[in-house]
Amino acid sequence: MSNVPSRGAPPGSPAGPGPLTPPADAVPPVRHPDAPAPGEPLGAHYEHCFGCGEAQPHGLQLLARAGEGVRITAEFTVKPAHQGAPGLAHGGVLATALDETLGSLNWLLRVIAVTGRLQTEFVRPVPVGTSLYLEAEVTAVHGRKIYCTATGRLGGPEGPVAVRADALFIEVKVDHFIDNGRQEEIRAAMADPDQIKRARAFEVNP
Ligand SMILES: CCCCCCCCCC(=O)SCCNC(=O)CCNC(=O)[C@H](O)C(C)(C)COP(=O)(O)OP(=O)(O)OC[C@H]1O[C@@H](n2cnc3c(N)ncnc32)[C@H](O)[C@@H]1OP(=O)(O)O
Repeated sequence: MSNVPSRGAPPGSPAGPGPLTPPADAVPPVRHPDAPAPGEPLGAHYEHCFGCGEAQPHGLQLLARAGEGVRITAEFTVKPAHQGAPGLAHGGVLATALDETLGSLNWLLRVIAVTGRLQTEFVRPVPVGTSLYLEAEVTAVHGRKIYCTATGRLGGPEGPVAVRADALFIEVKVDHFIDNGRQEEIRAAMADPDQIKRARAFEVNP
């Protein structure tokens, strides 16, 4: 049996609010005053990131832009390397696109956070070559817990919804990465002035 304590209701238990429902005393999210302006591209938070890194040839190379309030839009084009079934995107790749878009919301809050929960709904198949248009927003904050939701549409903002997600991100310190990441990559990231600049944007001392 796992020694990791469960934070959700066990299977078969009566339906309750669940870990993705903000508690009654959660508060609305607050856009940081120094958040990028609406429409501004966010750029990659890490060049080797599978979701957004420009130096990751098989990754999604997802491009996110700040929206109004605590909202983000993003796009990525499904490549042959992203297939599950012939000509169709792998569900895990689509979950990655949702996760990356949801994680990018933290640029607007200026907090460092990691995914604790990600619940995905796959509504329509997504063919290779599709440009998936994603929108995400933070719905509530409770202490270190950030509740958010996202959709992905085929072809553009007016396209049919293909995927949806609800997620819970947990705020962490930069030490989360320093303590847990492989030393080789941590050392390289800390030697990179651009990476340090990105970390300073979150007012942390790498
Ligand atoms: C802005 C830059 C753009 C970034 C884009 C990145 C996109 C990609 C994002 C990712 O994919 S991140 C990688 C995937 N995620 C991880 O690797 C996280 C692995 N998990 C952990 O490291 C820890 O479990 C975690 C840091 C999430 C939580 O451990 P902690 O020891 O810090 O949490 P703690 O036990 O103190 O719990 C704090 C609160 O969160 C709650 N919580 C923590 N994990 C939870 C969980 N998994 N589900 C539900 N609730 C959770 C917990 O119940 C508690 O609630 P209360 O404050 O109300 O008591």
